[in-house]
Amino acid sequence: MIRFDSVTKRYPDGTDAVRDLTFEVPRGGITVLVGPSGCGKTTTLRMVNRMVEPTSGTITIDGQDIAARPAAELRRSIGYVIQHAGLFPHRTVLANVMTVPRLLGWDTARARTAALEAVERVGLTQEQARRYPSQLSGGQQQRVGVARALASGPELVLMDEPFSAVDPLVRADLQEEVRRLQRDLGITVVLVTHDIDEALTLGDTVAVMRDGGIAQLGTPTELLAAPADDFVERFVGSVVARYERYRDLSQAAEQHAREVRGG
Ligand SMILES: Nc1ncnc2c1ncn2[C@@H]1O[C@H](COP(=O)(O)OP(=O)(O)OP(=O)(O)O)[C@@H](O)[C@H]1O
Repeated sequence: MIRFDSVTKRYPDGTDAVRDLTFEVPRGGITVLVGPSGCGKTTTLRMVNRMVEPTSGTITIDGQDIAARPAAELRRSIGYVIQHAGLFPHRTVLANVMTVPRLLGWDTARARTAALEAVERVGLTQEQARRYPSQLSGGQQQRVGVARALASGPELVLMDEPFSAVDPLVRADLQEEVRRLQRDLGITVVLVTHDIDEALTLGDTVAVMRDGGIAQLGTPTELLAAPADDFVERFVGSVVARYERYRDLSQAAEQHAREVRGG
C-alpha cells in the first residue's frame, strides 16, 4: 500500500534523519517502526502525510506518488495519532473529534454523527464526549486522539508513540483496542514506538530501524527466531530473555506468537 523508494531526508541543519530508505508497508494490519531514539522513525512516519518532505526519493500510496497530491488534502485523508493526544483544550471532546470531518466540509449533523460513532467505537460515552479534554484521564484522552483519527473513516492511520505517556495497564488496554479497531475496520496502521515489546506484541510487520535505515523487516516471529545481525539480536534480546527456558530461538518465537494470539 505504501512504498518508500530510495527516500532520504536531510534536515536544513545537515542532519541525515533517513538515508536511502526502500521498503513497503502492506495493506491492512499493523506495521510498526521501532528503534532507538533518533533513528528516524518519526521522520519516516511524517513523510507519509507530508508533514515532512523528503529530500529525495519517492513515496507512493496505492501506486500514486504522494508528492503529486495537495499536502493538506493528503493529510486530511490519513488519520494521525500522537503522544499526549494533542487535543484542543478549549474544545469539547466531541468538537475535537469533529475536527477532520469539518475540515472535509461535512455538514454539522453528519460530522457530529460520525464523531459520536467514533467516540463510542473507542469505548467512551456520550457524556464523556461533552466534557473538555482536561476532565478525562490520560488514557481516555488517548482514546479521544484515536477517535479523532478515525472519525472521517480513513483507510490509513499513522500513530506516533501513541501510548508512551500512559501507565502500563492502560497501555495494554489501548494496545488491545487498537488491535481490535484495526481488525474491525480493516484499516492499515503504521505505528512508531521505541519499545520493542510493544512492537512485537502489536506488529504484524515490524521494521527495526537504525541510523535512518531499516536493519530488519519481518514478522515478530521472524525477528525473534532469526535476527539479521547483532544489533537486531540485542534489540529483541530483552524479549527473548523472557523465553530462556525454551531450547532455541525459534521455540521462543513460537511461544511468543502463541501468547500474543491468545492475549
Ligand atoms: N526538524 C529537525 N531539524 C533537524 N534535525 C531533526 C529534526 N527533526 C529530527 N531531527 C533529527 O533527525 C534524526 C531523526 O529524528 P526522528 O525524530 O525521526 O527520530 P526518532 O527515531 O523518531 O527519535 P525519537 O524516538 O527520539 O523520537 C535525529 O537525529 C533528530 O535529532
